[in-house]
Amino acid sequence: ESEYIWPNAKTDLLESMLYEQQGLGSGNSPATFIVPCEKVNFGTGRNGAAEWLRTAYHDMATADVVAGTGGIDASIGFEVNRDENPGVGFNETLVNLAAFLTPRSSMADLIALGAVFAANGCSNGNVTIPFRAGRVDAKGPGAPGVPKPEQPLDEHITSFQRQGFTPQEMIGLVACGHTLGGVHGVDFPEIVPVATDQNTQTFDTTNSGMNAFDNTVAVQFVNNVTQNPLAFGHNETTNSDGRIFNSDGGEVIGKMADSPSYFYQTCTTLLERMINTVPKGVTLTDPIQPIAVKPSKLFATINSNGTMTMSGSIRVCYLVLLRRVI
Ligand code: HEM
Repeated sequence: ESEYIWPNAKTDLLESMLYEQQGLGSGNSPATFIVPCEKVNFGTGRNGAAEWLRTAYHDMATADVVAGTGGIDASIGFEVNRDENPGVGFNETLVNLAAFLTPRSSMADLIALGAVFAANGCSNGNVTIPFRAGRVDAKGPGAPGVPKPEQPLDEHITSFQRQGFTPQEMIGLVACGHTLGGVHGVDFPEIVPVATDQNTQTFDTTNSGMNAFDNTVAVQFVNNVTQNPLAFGHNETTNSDGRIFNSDGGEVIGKMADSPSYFYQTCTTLLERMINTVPKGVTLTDPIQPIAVKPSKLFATINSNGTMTMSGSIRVCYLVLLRRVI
């Protein structure tokens, strides 16, 4: 990896979004919405981090890695009215993220960053996905292809293979997604009966705060706790999580249930691959590291007496500096 030299137009703004999540400068980062988990209330029965993670998956899920088309390219913005994308979550995620859209931060990079924040902010930092920049926004919709719960297992296997994931990785990726949020009766009345409060049936019992993103979804599946509406729902046809988690005889989901660290590690690896799935011709940067010494808001004023006044801020990251000294 090459040594960082300030300034770098490609990565400086995204570096701030990634590493200035709290305090001075934090207004520049979409993290202000969802880190820590549920920082902002998105409304009854809703979880902002879950919506952002689902948005990233639905943007990626139309990828065809052999053809080199689709992936994280913000084409979801043109696809929200498709029947494979029900729910207000997609539009609202895109509206939230669009506030951070600049020539130096594409919508596609922001969607990927949203997934990084969702997993990180809701796992108490246990899932920290390296972030690379350089995704390019699509100019129109991509092919359809987001998996639906009523599809049979073999179609899901084919669909994940098109997206670049093996049948075993499919199990992992679905568990890593369905540890957050749940199914909304307003959008899926055939799965969750419409009654109260947006009618959200969460995938597991840890759905808020710092441990929302944890292996409880796997533990409760293995223990037959009938919480997950896509595993134990009254409608057999839409129990896709059940079919997927059992598709290898329960091996992967069992390992995820047995070991929190295996769960976090699997999710870090698979979600990193998910956000780095990009169309042919797009090259991502090295993972963005915190810059040790970073100037910002610099001003040079020429005074009437001919002198010059420099002002602004310099951010110093002691940990990075210390690592260099040692
Ligand atoms: C066969 C594959 C999959 C199917 C059939 C599926 C289906 C669904 C359905 C029906 C919902 C309910 C949506 C709602 O009511 O708002 C949902 C929610 C969700 N899915 Fe998936 N999903 C799949 C894979 C994935 C993957 C791979 C991820 C991410 C890695 C993911 C992330 C999520 C998240 C975070 C939610 C919760 C959204 C919220 O609470 O607002 N899903 N999924």
